[in-house]
Amino acid sequence: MTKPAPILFPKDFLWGCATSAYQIEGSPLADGAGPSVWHRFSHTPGRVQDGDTADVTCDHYRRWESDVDLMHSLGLNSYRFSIAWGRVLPEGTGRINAAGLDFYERLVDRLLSRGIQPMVTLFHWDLPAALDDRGGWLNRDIAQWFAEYADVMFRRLDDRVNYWTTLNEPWVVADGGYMHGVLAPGHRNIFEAPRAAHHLMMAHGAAVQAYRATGRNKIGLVVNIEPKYAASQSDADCAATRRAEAYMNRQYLEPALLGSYPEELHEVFGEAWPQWPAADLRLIKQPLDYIGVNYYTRAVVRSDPTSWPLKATTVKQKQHTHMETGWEVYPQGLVDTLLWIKDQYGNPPVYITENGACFFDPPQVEGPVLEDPLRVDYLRKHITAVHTAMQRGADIRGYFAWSLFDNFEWAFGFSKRFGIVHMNYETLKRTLKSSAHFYSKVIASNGAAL
Ligand SMILES: N#[N+]C[C@@H]1[C@@H](O)[C@H](O)[C@@H](O)[C@@H]2O[C@H]12
Repeated sequence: MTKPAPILFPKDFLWGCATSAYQIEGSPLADGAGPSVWHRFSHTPGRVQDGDTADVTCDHYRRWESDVDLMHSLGLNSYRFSIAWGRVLPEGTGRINAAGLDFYERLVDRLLSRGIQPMVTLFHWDLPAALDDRGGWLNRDIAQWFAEYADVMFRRLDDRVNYWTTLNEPWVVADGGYMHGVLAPGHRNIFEAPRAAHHLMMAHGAAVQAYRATGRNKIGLVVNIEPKYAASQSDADCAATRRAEAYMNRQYLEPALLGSYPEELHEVFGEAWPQWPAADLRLIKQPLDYIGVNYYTRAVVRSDPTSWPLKATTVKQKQHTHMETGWEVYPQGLVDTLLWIKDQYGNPPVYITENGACFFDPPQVEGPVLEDPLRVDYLRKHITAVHTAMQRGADIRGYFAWSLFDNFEWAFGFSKRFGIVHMNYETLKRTLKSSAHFYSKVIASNGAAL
């Protein structure tokens, strides 16, 4: 029997890891930085599991040089990270904090010196608290505040950063921060959620517009996509699935790519859904160089009239492995997602900007490597899924594992470990897991090691 041909990715395929500022840096107020809504939220009793905060977390703000060397040792050719807006503009607008800008400039220069392409996210949830005091994502002016901040970063770093991202997962900010109140800034208001979502997208559009005035490289939007599968073919379950898909997967992609919102959102939000001015949608729909897709899992959906606001709920799939977050391991969902984007939105260039899993990693035992076979299996199956979608015509340009390190997992605190490198939060010792060695071999062989 002939062996299957080895999986091979294009020679210019980006292989990276992803992180975010608040989750790995620590020192949130160092060197003139202004606090973020996440600094406030994590210091509010009861908001984060075990009372954890990211005051130290991975201490990347002080260990960035050796961390870049670790990335280089793994063979990464790219690294996705975010800028803490409040380090650069402590009040969110106006005064620039030179020390904050310098930190990110030094990080970019070291990455480039190690042959690692930076992919820079401008907003990964850590809004300056000073802007939240002015209404934050509920204030339409935030589109210009964000464009002003973005322009500062473009002018400083566009000569070295080839890949920019405006927002990371706007759905999580609107749903977690304004609809359900489980993430910063902790609001629970169905009238606020669509406005925050819309203003996030207006900010995205304003930043892309600002970039086109001076930028010479690529800029995109990162969305989380969780494909929805109807639990049955009943009208009720199919309608519930369409609502869930519109609310999470289309509410951000479609204004950005098509300049319109899915009709189902009127039903989801009811009287809370505003009539948006056409000029807003024209601002949001700016030409993009790529879409970043964060994929973790899927959802099987059934109708549930008691569920708010979607009247839909997910059905646990007991036949598959689940992560510590309760998410099903379902690599076929990544194939389906990538082909859905290809077919529905004209096959835009796509980067898998986050993909990874949190399993119970055994307490750290002394030794060069920590065994994490479930994560190795997850990465193998999902990177293979990316290749399958590419063979079927999807235009995928890169893959970023979430995450380089175990880190501060938002409201879960440090209880969930997504890293391919283990973090000992007492000693801050970094220990490679077997998933790091596996991923390193996949990169070195450009996929053949899968
Ligand atoms: N939960 N979880 C893991 C991961 C989170 O740590 C990232 O910050 C988000 O961009 C996205 O939600 C995914």
